Amino acid sequence: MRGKKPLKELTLSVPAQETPVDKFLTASGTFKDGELRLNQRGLQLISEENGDEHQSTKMKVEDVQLSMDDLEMIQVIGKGSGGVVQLVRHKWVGTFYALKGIQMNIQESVRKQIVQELKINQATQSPHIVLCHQSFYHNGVIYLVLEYMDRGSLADIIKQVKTILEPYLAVLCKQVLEGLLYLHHERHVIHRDIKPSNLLVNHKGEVKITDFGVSAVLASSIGQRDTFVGTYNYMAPERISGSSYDYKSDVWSLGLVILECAIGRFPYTPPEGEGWLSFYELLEAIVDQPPPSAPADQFSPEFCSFISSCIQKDPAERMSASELLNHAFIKKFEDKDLDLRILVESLEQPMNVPE
Ligand SMILES: Nc1ncnc2c1ncn2[C@@H]1O[C@H](COP(=O)(O)OP(=O)(O)OP(=O)(O)O)[C@@H](O)[C@H]1O
Repeated sequence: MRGKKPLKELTLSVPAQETPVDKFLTASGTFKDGELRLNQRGLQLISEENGDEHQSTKMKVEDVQLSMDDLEMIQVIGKGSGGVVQLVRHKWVGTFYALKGIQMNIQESVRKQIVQELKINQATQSPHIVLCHQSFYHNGVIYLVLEYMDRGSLADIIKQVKTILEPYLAVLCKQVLEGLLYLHHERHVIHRDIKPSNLLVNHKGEVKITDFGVSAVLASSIGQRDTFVGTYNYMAPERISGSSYDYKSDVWSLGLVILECAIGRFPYTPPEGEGWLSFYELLEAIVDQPPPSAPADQFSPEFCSFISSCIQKDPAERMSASELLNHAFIKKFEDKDLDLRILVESLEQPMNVPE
C-alpha cells in the first residue's frame, strides 16, 4: 500500500562544501565573481580588457535609481526555499516592488550558478518574464528588486478557484509559451523550474515567468544550508533519470501545470482515498509509467491533444514552445478577444496594497 507522505514536502539532503569568504567578498563588502560586482549600490560588470566599469544595463531601464535606503518594507508576501519575498514601496516615487532576499551561501558551485543567473536576469527583457529592476548584495544577502505581480502566483490562484476553464487556460498558456520562447530562443536558457508558484499574475491579466534558474540554484542549497529543498513534481523524466535534457524539459513541466489547473489536482496524485505517492513512488511513476493525460470525456480534443503534445516522455516526441504556440488549442481561442482580467478580477487579491 502507498505511503502517506504529502507530495509537497519532498526533500533530499546533500552535503555542503564551504569556500573561504575572502574568495568572493572584498574587504568593503562587495560580492565579486569574475567581471561581476554586487554591493549596496547595485550590480556592475567590469570589462576584463580595459578595467572599465560599466553600470548594469538593467539599471538604465529605470528612470529611478533604486537603493535599499529608498525602499520601505510593507509586508512579507511569500516564502520560498531561498528566502523571503517582501512587498516594498519606493519611498519617494511610490512604486511597489517585490523584494526577494536570497541568503548567500559560500558553497562555490552554488555561488557560480547564482552569478550566472544574476547575469541572465539582468539581460532579460520580455513582457512575459518578471522584470528584475536591480540587485544588491548587503550583509550576506543578495536582494532582487522584482516587478510586483499583484495577483500572486498561479499556485495562489488555483488554491482559490480549484480549476480554470479551457478558454482561460489557452490565454494563460499562450503567455507562458511566449515567455518560454523568449528564454529558449533568445536567451538560450532552460528555466528548469516551471511550476505554479513560478508563474505570476497581475491585475492586468498578464502572466509572467519568474525565478528562471535562480530558484533551481536556490533549491540546490542556499536556503537551508545543508539541505536540498525543492520539488521534483514537475520535473521531466529525462531529468529525473539523469539523462541529458534540453529546452523541452520546460515543456513537460508546463504541460503538467496546465493539466493540474484543468483537473484541479496534481496529475500524479492517486485517486481519492488511496493516500499520497511517496517520494520514490512519484519519481518511479514519472519515469516508468505512461504519462498522465486529460480525460477525453471532460475536455475538448484540442486540449487533450495539447496536453499530450507537452507530456510526452520522450523529449523528441514533445513539441517545442514555438510549435505549441501554433497548436490548435492555442489558435482556437486566439481571436476570441478573451481577457484574463475577467478571471483575476473575480479573485481575492493576495495582498491588499495600501492606497
Ligand atoms: N515578483 C513578485 N510579485 C509578487 N509576488 C511574488 C513575486 N515573487 C514571488 N512572489 C511570491 O512569493 C512567493 C515565494 O516566491 P519564491 O520565488 O521565493 O519561492 P517559490 O517559487 O514559491 O518556491 P521555491 O523557492 O521553492 O522555488 C511566490 O510563490 C509568490 O507568491
